Amino acid sequence: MTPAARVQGAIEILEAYLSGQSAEQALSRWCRSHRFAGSKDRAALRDLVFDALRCRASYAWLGGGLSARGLMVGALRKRGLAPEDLFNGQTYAPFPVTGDEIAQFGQAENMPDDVALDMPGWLFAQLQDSFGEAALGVCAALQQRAPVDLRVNTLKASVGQAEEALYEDGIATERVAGVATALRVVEGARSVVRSRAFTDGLVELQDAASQLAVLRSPVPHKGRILDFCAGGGGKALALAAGSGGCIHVHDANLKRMRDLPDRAARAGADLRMWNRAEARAFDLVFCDAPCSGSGTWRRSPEAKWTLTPDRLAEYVATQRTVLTAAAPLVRPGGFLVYATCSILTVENAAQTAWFLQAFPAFSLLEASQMLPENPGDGFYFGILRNERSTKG
Ligand SMILES: C[S@@+](CC[C@H](N)C(=O)[O-])C[C@H]1O[C@@H](n2cnc3c(N)ncnc32)[C@H](O)[C@@H]1O
Repeated sequence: MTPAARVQGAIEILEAYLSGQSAEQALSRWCRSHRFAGSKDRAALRDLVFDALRCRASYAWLGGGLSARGLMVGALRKRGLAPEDLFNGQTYAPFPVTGDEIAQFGQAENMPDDVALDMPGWLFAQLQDSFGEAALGVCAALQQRAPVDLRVNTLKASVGQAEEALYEDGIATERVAGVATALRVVEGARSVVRSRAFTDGLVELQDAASQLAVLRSPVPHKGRILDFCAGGGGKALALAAGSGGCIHVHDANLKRMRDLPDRAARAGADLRMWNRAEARAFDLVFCDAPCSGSGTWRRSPEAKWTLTPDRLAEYVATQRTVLTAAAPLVRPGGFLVYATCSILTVENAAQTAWFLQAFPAFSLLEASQMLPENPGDGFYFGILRNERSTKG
């Protein structure tokens, strides 16, 4: 496909997205009905579409409105390119921009900050309250593509062995400073899931910030550990590698854990469903709570535009439900780790503060708000200890 034909393809996919399909659905339907698009074309289309979702507001501003054509015109104008070079009406290319469209183009110098940074206004205000000037860098980071990070499964391989195995399959990686288990893919990302290193369980796909949260958690060797919001099991598998023993798993939604047996088998990890009837408390309860996902909006940019204040309030309420249920499961002297992949204070530091008031037996040992790009997605964790005495 020519560059202009790819832009036309992206317009058609974005039209489907704007009429209600998810971007993934729109992309895969388009590719199924356009078999001539090869793997490089599909990758290029994905990049065009997801860049447009990350930069939806600024592209729409520059391109004259929130339409599929407007987004693609805006994408070109943002890169300093003349839209008419690709919107030229040639075979498979978009038809030329009209005078009416040009009249709607916004100018970069008049763009409000929240539009320029592609952050809904109400969230931009919250980020500014939390991070001051640094909020600009946070929003700018969320406009970029995310890297592909891998966690070396130390139950099966050393970091060096995993690097070598990946390299044999054409995947080049670099280490991530400060995150001992993390490898960042610099070449061959699309081959990862077919590689021997992946199918043999030497590596898992996991962002570096998630890995760091587990590495910094007090994971006792072969201790009694519960992953209370296990979902697809990313943290449970990392906890298993850290502890070398069994990890009990739980999730309010059983279906979210359906891939866990296969993933555990591949990783050589011992995961067991938690039996609620069993009264014994845990050394560590890890709560990777449901959240806005705002730290991961580079990967799932649609969510940036669909989050509402009401939905955020629902997440906050669910997080308190999770914490309230998890706290009594921690043995005296044991730990509770509260984690989210969010950058919003209301879901993070404010929730930890609420928890400390509601459960005064706990103290906060460490809290960390990681921001996008440092070292990976935005991610928060708070490490809390149950100070109740075993004698008491
Ligand atoms: C952020 S996801 C977990 C991701 C998972 N830990 C991983 O690393 O792949 C949050 C999970 O919490 C679960 N959840 C929601 N409400 C819950 C509750 N009240 N108790 C336990 N789990 C809950 C959701 O079903 C969801 O799977």
